[in-house]
This record gives sequence, structure tokens and C-alpha cells, in this order.
Amino acid sequence: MSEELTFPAESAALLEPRLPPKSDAEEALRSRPFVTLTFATSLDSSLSLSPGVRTRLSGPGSKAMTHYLRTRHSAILVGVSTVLADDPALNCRIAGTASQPRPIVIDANLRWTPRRSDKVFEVCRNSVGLAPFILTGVDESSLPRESIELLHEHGGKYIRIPATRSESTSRLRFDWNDILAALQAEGLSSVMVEGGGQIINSLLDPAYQDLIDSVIVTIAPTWLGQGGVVVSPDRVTDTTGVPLPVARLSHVSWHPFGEDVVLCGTLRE
Ligand SMILES: NC(=O)C1=CN([C@@H]2O[C@H](COP(=O)(O)OP(=O)(O)OC[C@H]3O[C@@H](n4cnc5c(N)ncnc54)[C@H](O)[C@@H]3O)[C@@H](O)[C@H]2O)C=CC1
Ligand SMILES: Nc1nc(O)c(N)c(N[C@@H]2O[C@H](COP(=O)(O)O)[C@@H](O)[C@H]2O)n1
Repeated sequence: MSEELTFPAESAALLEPRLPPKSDAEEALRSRPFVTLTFATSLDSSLSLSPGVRTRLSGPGSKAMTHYLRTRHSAILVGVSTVLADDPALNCRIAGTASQPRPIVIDANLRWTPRRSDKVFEVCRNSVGLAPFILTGVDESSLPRESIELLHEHGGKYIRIPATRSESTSRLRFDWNDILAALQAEGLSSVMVEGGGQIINSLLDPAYQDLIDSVIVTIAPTWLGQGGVVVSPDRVTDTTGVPLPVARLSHVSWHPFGEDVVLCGTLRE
């Protein structure tokens, strides 16, 4: 937990065109937060060896890059299964970091019971991270009192947003426009969406791709094998049922970081 990372200024300069604006004036013009989709993947498109298994993919250089991204966004968003699997700190551990991102946990159906010993609260008590905002679709009256108190004590909270119930799974789901509207209402002007697989696949749905401003992917030179948590959005077809590519990056650049390569691009023309 006490590890401190360094990220060279030359590398930061390479990433600058891919990042949210630094100027308050530019930020004020936006009607929704700047969205960066960023994750680390294996050569077979896996985020982890299996759901629930924390898996190291990034080497030291690309890991420092991810932590630099954390300090350049006002929020870092993950799905509840990532929190349950990884017990992540979701802070920036670059030496001398001035600002920490607000962790946002997508927990529509309230699967996570926050505990004082969770790393995200530990870093908060040590003043090296912020407490999470948990986005849920559950009624306020059903929220557990102890969890509300634990969150409040650390500066976090539950935020209820509109949700629809999936007919196939009967689980609550959010529209990404509502997620981003909730962040905007909290004054969070940028968010890096880190994972896991279901969150990324849901954001890559063609209905939401326009919401993504930047894509930054670390590719590690390893195959994790079948059974991993895979980034592979639902298939798209033409009117005759012929499959089409779901998305393609443009304005692409590749940057080696140690043994990894970092791919930057955008889903816009
Ligand atoms: N290599 C990397 O960069 C990263 C790896 N991971 C790994 O990913 C794995 C977890 O991924 P997953 O199992 O796919 O879980 P996940 O973290 O994507 O969370 C899944 C949950 O999110 C909910 N969800 C997804 N889209 C939603 C929407 N639009 N509205 C409401 N709820 C929504 C699902 O219903 C489900 O409950 C872990 O093993 C973790 O280690 C996670 C983040 C980054
Ligand atoms: N960039 C990156 N590389 C990897 O190899 C990873 N496993 C992840 N995982 C993401 O980072 C979270 C852990 O964060 P902390 O180090 O605990 O702050 C994990 O939950 C994933 O979201 N990312």
C-alpha cells in the first residue's frame, strides 16, 4: 500500500492530447463529463484470469501511466464485481500527487456491503484517496444504515439514479447518460472508466459510443487463456443479419511502456 510510483514528464506530454482539458474554462463548456475508457488487456482480450481473480497485467511503466490517468480525472469508475474481486484502492500513488479521483462504483442491485477494512476506505483515512460514491437503483429506504454511516464518515455516499429492470435477468440496469448526468451533478468533470468486462462491454454498445471521448488501452504481452473476463461487446448486425464490426478506433497512436504497449485512440472520425 505504501508503494510510490513515478511517471516521466515526457510520457505525460505524449498523453496530453488524449486527456480531459486542464483549463476550467474549457471544462465549464461541457454538458457532460469527459469520458476516458481505459483498461489493461492480455493478447486474448482478457482483463483477468477469471471473474473474481485479481490479475496483474500492467508492468511498472504502464501501471504508473494508469496512475497518472487517475490524477488527471475527477472520477474513476468500476463495476461492483471489480470491487468484490479486487478490493481496489482506486487512488493515485504517484509521489506528490495533488488531486485524487473520486471512486464511482456501479452497484445497481446493491451487491457490495462496504466494510471499514476495505482498501478504498483505508487510503481515505490515510488521506491518500477519496471515499466512493456508489450509484444504485435501489430505494433509499432499502439502503443498509451501517453502510450509509460508514460512507458518510469517510466522505462517500449512495446516489440513486434511474434504473430499468432487465427482462432476461430481472436485474436493474443504468443508461450511461444517467450515470454521466449523476457525475455532472456532483461537479465531476471527467471520468476514467476502468472496468471490468461487463461495464466496458456495456459502454461499448453503439448506443453509448458517442459518450466516449478517449480510449487508452494497455496491452500486455501475455495470453491468459480461456475462461477469462473478456472485453468483447455484443454483436452488431446489418438488416440482413450479417455481422458488422462493433467499433474501430481512429487517430491511433502506440506508445511502448517497458514490455507493454499503450494504445490511444478515439471512436470519433
Ligand atoms: N485489467 C484491467 O484493467 C481491469 C480488470 N478488471 C477485472 O475485471 C473483473 C470484473 O469484471 P466483471 O466480472 O465483468 O464485472 P464488472 O466489474 O464489469 O461488474 C459487473 C457488474 O456491473 C453491472 N453493470 C454493467 N453494466 C451496467 C449498467 N449499464 N448498469 C448497471 N449495472 C451494470 C453488472 O450488472 C454487474 O453486476 C475482475 O476480475 C477485475 O479484476 C477490472 C477492471 C480493470
Ligand atoms: N491498469 C491496470 N493494470 C492491471 O494489470 C490491472 N489488474 C488493473 N486493474 C484495475 O486496477 C484496479 C486496482 O487498483 P488499485 O491498484 O487497487 O488501486 C482494479 O480493481 C482494476 O480496476 N489495471
